[in-house]
Formats: sequence, C-alpha cells, structure tokens
Amino acid sequence: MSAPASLHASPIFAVRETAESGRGVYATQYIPKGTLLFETAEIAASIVYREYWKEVCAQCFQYDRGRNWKIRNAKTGHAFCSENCQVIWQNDVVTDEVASMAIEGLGKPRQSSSSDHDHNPAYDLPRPTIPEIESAWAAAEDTATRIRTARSSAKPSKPERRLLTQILAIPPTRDLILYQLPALLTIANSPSLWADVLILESESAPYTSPADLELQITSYHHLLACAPLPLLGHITAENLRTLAAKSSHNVFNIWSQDLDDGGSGGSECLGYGLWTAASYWNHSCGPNIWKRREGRMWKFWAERDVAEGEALCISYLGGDERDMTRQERRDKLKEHWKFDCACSRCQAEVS
Ligand SMILES: C[S@@+](CC[C@H](N)C(=O)[O-])C[C@H]1O[C@@H](n2cnc3c(N)ncnc32)[C@H](O)[C@@H]1O
Repeated sequence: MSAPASLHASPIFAVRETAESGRGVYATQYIPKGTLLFETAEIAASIVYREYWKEVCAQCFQYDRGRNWKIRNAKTGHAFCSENCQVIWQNDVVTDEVASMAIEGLGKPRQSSSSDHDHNPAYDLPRPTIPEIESAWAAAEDTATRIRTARSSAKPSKPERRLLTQILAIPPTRDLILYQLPALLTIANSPSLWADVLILESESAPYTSPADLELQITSYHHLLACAPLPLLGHITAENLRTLAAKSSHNVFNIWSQDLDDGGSGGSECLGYGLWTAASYWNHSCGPNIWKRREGRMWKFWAERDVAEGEALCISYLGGDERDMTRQERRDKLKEHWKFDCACSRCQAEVS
C-alpha cells in the first residue's frame, strides 16, 4: 500500500487502510507514553506569507514575537535567524536563482492592497463544482499555449510581446505563486518527493470559491509568463491542479506558537507547508499523538500509553476538542476538512 518509504521503515507503527478514514497509522506494538514516534523535515512546498518575510526565518521558520531578523538575502528579501540557516538555504543555488528571478518577475507588492489572504467578499460564493472546474481549466489552455509559444521564441513577435505584457499586468496572488514555485522546484529537482505528493489524499473540488479558482488560473498564466525557462515544461495545468488537490487536506499551518503546545491564544498563522510524510495521521477527538514543529521538523510523540493495534491519531482541532461538544467538533471538521468524523470518541459519545 502506498505511503512514503520513511513511514514504512518504522518498527513501531504501520500505515494501513481503514474502513472509514482512508489510510491511517496503527501501533504495531505497545508504545509507552512520551515515545517519539516519527519526525520529518521533508517539505514539498511551503509559503511564509509575504508580510512576514522579515520576521520569519525562511529556512527554519523561527519567529521571535514580531522582531525583524537582520540577516537577509539581498536578491529575494528573505530573512534568516542565523548565518547557518542562510547558508543551508542558499546552498541550493538553483532555488536561490530561480526564486529571485521569479520574484523579480512578480514585481513589487501592491502598496495599496491588503494581504493576499485577507477576507474578500468574492470568496463567500459557493465552491465551484467539478464540471465548472474542468471547463475553467480547459478554457485557460488556449492562452497558456500562446504564452508558451511567446516564451519559447528567440525573437517574440509584437503580438507575442503584447500578450506577455498583458498577462504580467494582471496583479498576481503573490502568496499563491510563491507556494507554487517551490512545488515546481520539487517536480524539477526531487522526483521521489513529488511521487510522495502524488499518493496523498486528493480533493477533487479544492477551490474555495469561483474567485479562488480564477486566481489559480491567473497564477498559471503568470508563472508561464515570468518563470525561468528551465521551469516552463513543469508549469502545466495538471501539475498546478495536482498541487491544489493534494494541498487541500494535507498542509500544516505554520503558527507563530504551536497550538498543540498550549499556545492557542494569540497565535498567528505565518504560512503553511506540505510535509508529505506527516500527512498520514488521521484525526481523533480523543487524540493519542501529540505533535510539535521544531524548525522545519514536525515531531510526533505518544500522548499516553498506546496498546498494540490501536489507531494513532492527532487532533486537527489543535487542542480545542477538549472544550467543544460532539456537534461543535463535527461541524468544524466538516466545515474545514469536509469529512464526517469517524473517530472512536465520536462513536462512543453517540452510543
Ligand atoms: C491528512 S489526511 C490523513 C490521511 C488520509 N486518511 C489518507 O488516506 O491519506 C486527512 C484526511 O483523512 C481523512 N480523515 C482523517 N481523520 C478522519 C476521521 N476522524 N474521520 C473520517 N475521516 C478522517 C479525511 O478524509 C481527511 O481529509
């Protein structure tokens, strides 16, 4: 059964198919409370929201109560908490070069605009259906083909240059593009990590509103128009749609204080990331696994003694499940993750 190799390697748990929750993680032996079960730092794509770049280390995501980090990458503007983090980040020269080129292509942030992820009334409309999604992406392909032709020609014609100018004049959603860019680099440079993305659970209708779908298509055209040429072949509707479908239920938010760690009050969401091997823990309203992010690393511990054969589950509600009624928990899980919770606590409470 498919799951990343690092998960299959564990002697104390195994990933198995469940009756009601897709794949899940199960204890293959008794696990004492406090055992560190798993850790992973492998990220297929991540974004620190642009507004936090000065305050969040681009490498380890460290955040110090809003203080600006002094060490900067002159080309991209990313900030680092230490020279060591800067060196690790910049060692991947391709990433550095490509990121700076694409960021230059994106232009300066719009001064007047609020954050890309601020509330926008257009986002309150109903989620696009699968036929609407198919037809929007099919309609986007004609423009995409024309952009590809313009980018590939050694001497673009006047209409081709005009097309590129028009596309780049549409304000892009910088945070979305800056999430898609590392995913494209994963596709280009780490095929095995992208293979792990492909086996994650998918959401067939991942766009939260018609405006969200439109922004994804704008980003597709924008990336085609400004990304470095070696990446062009990877910028396909299929890859961007896969990224959206896989990210929908699998990303972890990057909080200023980790919620499982008692920091729920006043914690800010600084961005999010797709840690592929961390995406196999199902939710339980009575979790037995406790998680915390340490830098780029997600770590998972046993919160109590666990018997052999028990399902190993985290809480998607970040500790809030303790104060919520069964109905409140189920409503929140349905609203945010679109599933009917099948956990043992919900089943026990109904009976
Ligand atoms: C991060 S994935 C967890 C791994 C997933 N089960 C798989 O097969 O890849 C989250 C998804 O797992 C399923 N899931 C997790 N916890 C669940 C639960 N308590 N009840 C029902 N489905 C659950 C939902 O479909 C949810 O969108």
